[in-house]
Parts: sequence; structure tokens; C-alpha cells
Amino acid sequence: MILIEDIFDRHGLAALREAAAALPFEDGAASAGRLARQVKRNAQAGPGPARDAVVAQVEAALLRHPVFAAAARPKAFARILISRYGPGQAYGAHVDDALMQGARTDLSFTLALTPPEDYEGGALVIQDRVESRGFRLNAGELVLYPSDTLHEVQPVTTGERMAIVGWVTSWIRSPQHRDILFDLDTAIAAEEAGAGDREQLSRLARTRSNLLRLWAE
Ligand SMILES: O=C(O)CCC(=O)C(=O)O
Ligand SMILES: [Fe+2]
Repeated sequence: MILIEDIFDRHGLAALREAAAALPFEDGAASAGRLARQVKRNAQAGPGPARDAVVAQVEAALLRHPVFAAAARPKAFARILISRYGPGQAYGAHVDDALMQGARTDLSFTLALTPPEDYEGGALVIQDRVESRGFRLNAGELVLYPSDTLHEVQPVTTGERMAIVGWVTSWIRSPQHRDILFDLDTAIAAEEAGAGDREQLSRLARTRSNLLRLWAE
């Protein structure tokens, strides 16, 4: 699981929020699997060019972000939705579909558009084998988590919670492999930033390339 705070700058975020709020919304059940539909109570932006433009903007920002790119190794976005929860709405415990529009979902993310002061409730709670962890993200903050978890959005009691939610097909299917590559990226970036030994840097870069060749699918 990883938190990223700065996918958009303040102006970018304000523009995105405005564009998202202007979209026509429909019942969120439209995109839920059979079991999830029974517990999904929200609204989401309906199809159309205006929604596509918002989604394209989000995709571009995510692909540009070095931490997102290193943590997710995105091959494709299986789906991106703009969702909204008003008072009484919630999304009960569910697991996300393994396949969406023909693509495998490896990672899920929520990018908050509404600041937490503007609504009550609405925490995204992700279950772990040992404990559950709740997130009430700041506007512009993103949480990236494995798609195989059980998770829920607790009922919003006042105000309105708007977010971008999406699913990533990763080049690297195994979380363990992604973690190793993430560490290598961090080490290489640190070496590059310092007065790094060129030979060590080349060796690390070669190892990263070769692991990618072994593991990418
Ligand atoms: O809104 C969120 O934070 C997550 C929503 C969710 O779990 C889903 O749409 O599958
Ligand atoms: Fe979900």
C-alpha cells in the first residue's frame, strides 16, 4: 500500500474537481459485478467525451508521476471511474473484479477530490489479515492498494465525497517482484542524485533491466 500526496498541483486539482463536478452522474451499480452490486450505493460519471477528457487527464498525471510509475509499473488502466457519495451512500465490503473490460486488475487506487472537512464518514477501509486500515484522504491524495483486498467505503453521513477510482494492470504481476523493483528504483535514483560511482550505477541499472525482462508480462 502506498500514499502519494502530489499527483496534481493546487491549480490542476481545482480544475479537475470542477470538471468532475460538472459531469452527468448515474447510478454506480452500472459498473459493479454481481456481488458488489448488492452493496454499492453511490453515483458515478456516465460515459461521454467530457468524462473521457477527465479520465485522460488523470491517466497522464499518473503516468508522469515517478512514485506512481515505480510502485505500480502500469501497463494499462483497466478502468477509471469518477464516483460520488452523498449522505446515506456507501460501498459495503467487496473485492474488486479480477477482470475489467478484458484486463487483469492488479492494483486499485482512490484519488480524493473532496477535502475531508467537507463531508463526514466515507472512510475507505481496507482489510488486512490482521487489522483494517481506514483512509480519509486529503484532496489530491492517492492511495494505491492491491486489488485482491476486501475493502469498503463507509457511509457518508453529511456532505459529499467525490473521488477518482481506478484499476491498474501492472507489467509486474507479483507484488513481491514489484517491491524488489521499487527498492532498486529508489537505490538507482539515490545513486544518480549523489556523486554516484558510474560503474555501480550501470550494474544496478542492468540488474533492474534484466529483472524487468524476467518478470514483465
Ligand atoms: O471510493 C473509494 O475510495 C473506493 C471505491 C471502491 O472500492 C470501488 O469503486 O470499487
Ligand atoms: Fe472497490
